[in-house]
Amino acid sequence: MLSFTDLFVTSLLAAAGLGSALPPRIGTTVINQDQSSFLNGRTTLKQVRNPRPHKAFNGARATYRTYLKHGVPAPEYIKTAIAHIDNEQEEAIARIKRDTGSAAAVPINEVDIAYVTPVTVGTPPQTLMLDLDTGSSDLWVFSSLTPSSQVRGQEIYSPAKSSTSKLLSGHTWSIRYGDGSGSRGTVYTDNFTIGGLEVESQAVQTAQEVSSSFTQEQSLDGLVGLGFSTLNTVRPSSQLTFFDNARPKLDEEVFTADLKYHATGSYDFGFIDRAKYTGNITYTPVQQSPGYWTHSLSGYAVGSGAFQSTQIQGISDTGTTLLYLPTAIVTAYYRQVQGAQNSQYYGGYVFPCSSTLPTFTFGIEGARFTIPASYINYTRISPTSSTCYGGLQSSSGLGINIFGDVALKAAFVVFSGTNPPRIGFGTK
Ligand SMILES: C[C@@H](SC(=N)N)c1ccc(Cl)cc1
Ligand SMILES: C[C@@H](SC(=N)N)c1ccc(Cl)cc1
Repeated sequence: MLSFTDLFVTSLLAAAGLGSALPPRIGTTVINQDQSSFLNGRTTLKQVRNPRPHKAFNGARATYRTYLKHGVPAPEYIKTAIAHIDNEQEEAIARIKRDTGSAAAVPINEVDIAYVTPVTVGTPPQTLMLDLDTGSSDLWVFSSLTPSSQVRGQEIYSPAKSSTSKLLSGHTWSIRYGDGSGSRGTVYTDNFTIGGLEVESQAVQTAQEVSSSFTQEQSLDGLVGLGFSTLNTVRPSSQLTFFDNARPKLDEEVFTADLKYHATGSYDFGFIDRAKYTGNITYTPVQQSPGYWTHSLSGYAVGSGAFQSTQIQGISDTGTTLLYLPTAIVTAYYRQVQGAQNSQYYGGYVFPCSSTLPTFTFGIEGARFTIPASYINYTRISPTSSTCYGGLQSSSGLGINIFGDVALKAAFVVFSGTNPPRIGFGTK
């Protein structure tokens, strides 16, 4: 159980870095625009090369056509050769762009302070529960190198027990989150799987030291950073995230987050599950520097109040618990709550637990997403207290607006690694 100080100051900082690799594009069938032109009854056809043939050249088929052209019956073996080549080409393409993955997102306590997902590392597979975090880009785990005094119930990864682990010699990492939590250590590469999707030789950062808030959180065995690889802290050479490594084999270059209030949701890789949202996904551009999923909201509304159209730039961050917005918006919200106050003592907006809270609506382009009041009545200050702490807090101390789990669990979110990247929200 995270201490209450962790609760109040859940802001996290991830160090910046640079450089991410984009996967090669697989040729797709291109329907060429008709290059022909008509001029007073005469037709001119311009020849254009099919820029990206869907399939490679099939020599046997060309030979077959030559026989036909010269009126000579083609020998039987040519026809079977055509099928052999076609099959091998189909299998090759299928093999390249076929993978997807789907895994559970389980809240680690009764107030959804963070969500963990089962992953496997190494051979034979070692299962750990990791926090998939779009606000950072280090994949690190409690390990056999973590001092036992700092391990309290977590599962650990032991590279020595994996036949496929390799030390990335001379490489170290160190990450510091804004709430004071942090960790550091060395790096191995090993097979890494989430929801059936495997990446061979994924950089797995083994903790040699973790801060107390991680030691205290026994149901969290580490993090999977799903921010842009530019944020990775491994030195001397930074490492790619699981998503960047998996992208070339994914049917679609996306992963989705379907986080739920006090319930298990899911993360999917490589596909958008139509059953998880209604209507359409509304997309908005992402600015990927310095490495967060940075985008704008198109405005907000408090309860049944009028929608205020105003661009609010921030980051969609599955690794941060609450929703942090500019003070002006937050005070407008709590003005509607009897007995609410911005408490120095408790480090944020608190109110009587019996208060009736309004909903909070945010815009993505023209679409609107409403956060139920229950999500914002976040938690009691202490189990016996009648004072409650808000799920909407001011971002003024952070220097960045953070659309954390309180907001994200009100939508189905598509993190699209296309070029340029974009983020999409669907109603659920
Ligand atoms: C993106 C998160 S850190 C994380 N999700 N691992 C963040 C960054 C900066 C501040 Cl000030 C507070 C929180
Ligand atoms: C990645 C950040 S997010 C957060 N502080 N809510 C994190 C998660 C779990 C622990 Cl125990 C410590 C820090």
